[in-house]
Amino acid sequence: MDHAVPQKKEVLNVKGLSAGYGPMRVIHDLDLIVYSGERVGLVGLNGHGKSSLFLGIAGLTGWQRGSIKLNGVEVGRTRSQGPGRYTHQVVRQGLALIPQGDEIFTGLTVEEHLDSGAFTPRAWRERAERKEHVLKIFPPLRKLMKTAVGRLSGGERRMVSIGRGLMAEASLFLVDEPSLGLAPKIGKGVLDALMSVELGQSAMIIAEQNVALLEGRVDRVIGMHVGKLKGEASASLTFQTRREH
Ligand SMILES: Nc1ncnc2c1ncn2[C@@H]1O[C@H](COP(=O)(O)OP(=O)(O)OP(=O)(O)O)[C@@H](O)[C@H]1O
Repeated sequence: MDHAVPQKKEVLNVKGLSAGYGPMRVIHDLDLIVYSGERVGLVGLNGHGKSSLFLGIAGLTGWQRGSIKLNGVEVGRTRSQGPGRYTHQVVRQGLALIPQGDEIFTGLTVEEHLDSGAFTPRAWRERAERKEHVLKIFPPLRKLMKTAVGRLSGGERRMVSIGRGLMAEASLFLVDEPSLGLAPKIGKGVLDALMSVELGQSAMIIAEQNVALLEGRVDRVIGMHVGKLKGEASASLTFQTRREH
C-alpha cells in the first residue's frame, strides 16, 4: 500500500496586512499562513475584523497594504483606486469568498445559482459533477433545483449560497459566519456540511462567532481581536471571549 503523505503547500500567506475603510484601520499588521488540506476556524466577537480580513484577501476593503500570496502568487497591493479593482485577479488565483448575508438573487432557481458559481471555463465544463458534489453535501437542495431561491427557507438559502461558492474552481474557500441568523439546529447542520467537504489540496477558513460550532472539528482555531490574530489553539481549546466571562 502506498502511504505517501501528500505534500502540504502554502495556499495562503499573508504578511503585514493592514486594511481599513477611509481613515479607519481595522486590520493591524496581520500575518497568517494556511496550508493545503487545512480547515481553519476564525473566531472573534462582532466587529473585530473577521469579515474585513476576508474582504482584504479578496481586495475589497477600502484600502490595504501588505503582502497576500495565494498559491505563491502575490495578490495584495496598495489599493489607491478603490476596492474591487483587482478582485477578478484574486479570484482567478483560486479564491472563493462566501460572504455573510447570502447575496442571492431571489428570482433565480437553485440550479441557476449553482451554475453561476462555476464561472471559470473549467468549472463550467465540470458543472454537472460539481453540482452532484454540492448535492451530496447539501442533500435537501436536490428536490429544490428548479425552485426560485426567493421561496426557500433561511437554511436552504444558506445552503445555496455556500453551494454556489463550492462550485468554483478554488483552492481557498473563505466562509463568513455560515450559521449567522439560522436556528441553532439548522446552523449546526450547515457547519456539519462544511466539515464534510473534501478539501484535497484546497483549504478553508470559516469565520464564526459561535466557537462551539467549530471546537474539535477544524484543524486549528485562530482568535481575532481588534484587527489582530490573538494566537492559535488546537481545535479542542476554548478561546476566552467576553461572552464567556
Ligand atoms: N464597509 C465598511 N465601511 C466602514 N467600516 C466598516 C465597513 N465594514 C466593516 N467596517 C468596520 O470595520 C470593523 C470590523 O468589522 P468586520 O465586519 O470586519 O468585523 P467582524 O468581526 O467580521 O464582525 P461581523 O461578525 O459583524 O461581520 C467594524 O468597526 C466595522 O464597523
